[in-house]
Amino acid sequence: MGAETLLQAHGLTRRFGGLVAVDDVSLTLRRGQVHAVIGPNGAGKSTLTNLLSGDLTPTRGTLHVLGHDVTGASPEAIARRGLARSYQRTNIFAPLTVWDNVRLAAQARTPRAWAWWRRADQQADVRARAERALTLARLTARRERPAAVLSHGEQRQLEIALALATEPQVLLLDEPLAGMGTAEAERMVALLAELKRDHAVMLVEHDMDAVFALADVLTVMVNGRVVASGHPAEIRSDAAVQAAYLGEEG
Ligand SMILES: Nc1ncnc2c1ncn2[C@@H]1O[C@H](COP(=O)(O)OP(=O)(O)OP(=O)(O)O)[C@@H](O)[C@H]1O
Repeated sequence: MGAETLLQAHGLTRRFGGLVAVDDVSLTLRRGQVHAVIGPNGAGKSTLTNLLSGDLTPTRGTLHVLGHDVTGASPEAIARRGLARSYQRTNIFAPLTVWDNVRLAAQARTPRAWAWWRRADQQADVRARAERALTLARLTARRERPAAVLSHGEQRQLEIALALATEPQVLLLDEPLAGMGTAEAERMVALLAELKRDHAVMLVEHDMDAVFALADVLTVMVNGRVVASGHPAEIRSDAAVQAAYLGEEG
């Protein structure tokens, strides 16, 4: 214990018709920790992420962010409490420079509110937030490049910069290493290790090397349910988990 609880989910459940995609999931995210969520395709990881971000409302269960009850709240309301997420599907506006992308994200909780950006340019605090996000995501050397010409790995870094631009305390990262080569993945792991110092991070990721390098807490989901949760070393040696999932990864 000791680490500050920033997000608390209790008994979250989400049905799609007859299918229970997330079934009675409870989970705690603490500052200074990476909480990795793994599981085979269709386990409910994306649905869980959507429940925590407010993109989906739970059928049952409760959600608290920084002590506030945000059960059923909109994504914008949850973001205002200090939560940001990255998306598997890119949020980047390709023709704009890296800097303009981050600045746009910094001026609003909703990156699509383009109309405000000229006014936002006047605002020193917006610039400061954007600078900080750019630095944290290690993209300062790329600031004037159009986002479209960044490497795949850099575009994933930019997605994280967009999330950081709102100065969140809770970060939900959906497969940040997807499609990366070894060198890019190593850079991303180093970046995430740094980010966890000040944030509570939930990491949904299929790359098991990254998961075991980063996770302080590991939750395994199968068919919408948590089948194991705890210290990664304990989970790794859990026979039921190996049978259900890790064995498949070789
Ligand atoms: N909007 C939806 N409507 C109906 N069923 C859905 C919807 N979203 C997800 N599902 C179903 O819920 C279950 C969990 O899906 P989810 O995408 O959360 O799994 P996942 O663990 O993220 O999988 P992956 O690793 O492939 O991303 C699946 O059976 C999926 O088909």
